[in-house]
Formats: sequence, C-alpha cells, structure tokens
Amino acid sequence: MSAAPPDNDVLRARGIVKSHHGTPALRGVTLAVQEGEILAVTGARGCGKSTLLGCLSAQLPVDDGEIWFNSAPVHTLSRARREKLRRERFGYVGPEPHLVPELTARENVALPLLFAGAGHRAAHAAATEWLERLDIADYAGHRPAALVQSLRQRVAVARALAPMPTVLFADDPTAALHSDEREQVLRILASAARSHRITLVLATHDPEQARHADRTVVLVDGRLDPTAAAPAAAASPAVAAGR
Ligand SMILES: Nc1ncnc2c1ncn2[C@@H]1O[C@H](COP(=O)(O)OP(=O)(O)OP(=O)(O)O)[C@@H](O)[C@H]1O
Repeated sequence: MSAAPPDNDVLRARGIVKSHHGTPALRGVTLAVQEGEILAVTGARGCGKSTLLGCLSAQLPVDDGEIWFNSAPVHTLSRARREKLRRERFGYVGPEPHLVPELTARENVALPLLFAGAGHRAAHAAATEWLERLDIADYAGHRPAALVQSLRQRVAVARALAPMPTVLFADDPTAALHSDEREQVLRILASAARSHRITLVLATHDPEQARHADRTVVLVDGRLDPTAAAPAAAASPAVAAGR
C-alpha cells in the first residue's frame, strides 16, 4: 500500500478503475483535491463524471486503485464504514432535489442535523440560517410541491451544506434547471462553499459552469485528459502535477 497523501490534500485518488457490469467507466484516474478547493470535473455525457464522484464520495467501491480522505484509506473500508464516512464528512447534491414531500423547506434542511443528533430547536435555527444564506428564507414554510424546481434545488443545496460537510459533491446540480436559473444556483453553491471553506467537487457537462471552480479536470472516456487540466494558480506543485 502507498503512503498517505500530504496534509493539504483532503481527497486523493490514485489509478482508480471502475466498471459497471463489465462496462468500463473509469480506466485509471489519478487526482488530488486540496482542502477548500472547488474542483470542476467536466467532460461529455457518459465520460465517467458521475462514476468518479460516486467513487470519491465512497458511494461506489473501486475495482482497482486507491482513494484517500485526509490520511485515511477509503478503498479498503467496509460498506458500513463507507456509509459512516459519507454521513459524517461528505455531502451530496444530484441533478434532482429529492426532498421529502411531506416536510417544509426548513424541515427538509433540518433533517440531516436531526439525524446527526442535534436538538429540534438548534436544527431548525441552523436550517433557517442556511435558507437565509441561500436567499430562500421566504419559502421556509413551503412544502416542495409549492416551490418551482430552482427553489427546490436551492433547498437541496441548503440541506447538503447545513451539516457543514468537509467535502460536498455536486453531480450536475443544475442539469434540471432552465438556463437562466443555472447560473444563479451555481453561483450560490460556489459562494456558500467558499465562505464556509467547504471543499466542492462539481461534475458538469457544461464547461461554462467550470468557471466557478479554482481548477478544472476533463474526463474523456474514463481517463483524465492531461492536456486539458487547468491547475489554479494557488494549487501545490503536487496537485498541479496530478500526483
Ligand atoms: N449503473 C450503471 N450500469 C451500467 N452502466 C453504467 C451505469 N452507470 C454508468 N454506466 C456507464 O458508465 C459510463 C460512465 O457513466 P457516468 O454516468 O459515470 O458518466 P457521466 O459523465 O456522469 O455521464 P452524464 O453526463 O450523462 O451523467 C457510461 O458508459 C455509462 O453508460
């Protein structure tokens, strides 16, 4: 087994390989994400972005290669330990909001805090703050069915950020929105992550959205395109080298 990654890399993948029922999705991906960094993963549909986020976020076990979260190996964890890691340290926003329909926006945002053991009053106070930060406090008492899709997605973003995950994974979070709403949701997501120093790994098929990121990597048929990687000026030499 290789040595643990340097301290400033919150996440690091080495040579990860993953197939779905025999169909190769990742063919040896090596990358590092620094603490507080916003990394965009772009590429054409089907190039492996969701699979990469699934592996990095410990949802999918890798077939080969290594994934490290801080100094802890993720690739050797049992399913139960991966679930615990996801619950305690990672957040996830997908293309669809998937809110609990019976609960109000505030109750949806409070839910992960209650699951994590917060008291009712504290969870609801924190949920209200996050709705304010995402500019949707006026809708705190609305149920999802009473909200348009872009507002539902902002509630989902608030719900993912509220537990203050170390890393937030956002898989094409604006795919289901109209073009004028995409920019707004992306801007809010990126600025909330930045101001709370939450590392953000953003998958998007829209290269335009990658400008919210510090750095962009491009997947082509399950491999990183070495000619397209654009390291941020602040990235360490190790990260810039993709080691
Ligand atoms: N559950 C699955 N079963 C079988 N094949 C899958 C599965 N999930 C993904 N694939 C295949 O793996 C490859 C990578 O898919 P993936 O969803 O990771 O790409 P993507 O870049 O996120 O695509 P999109 O932009 O369309 O979401 C594709 O060929 C896809 O068809």
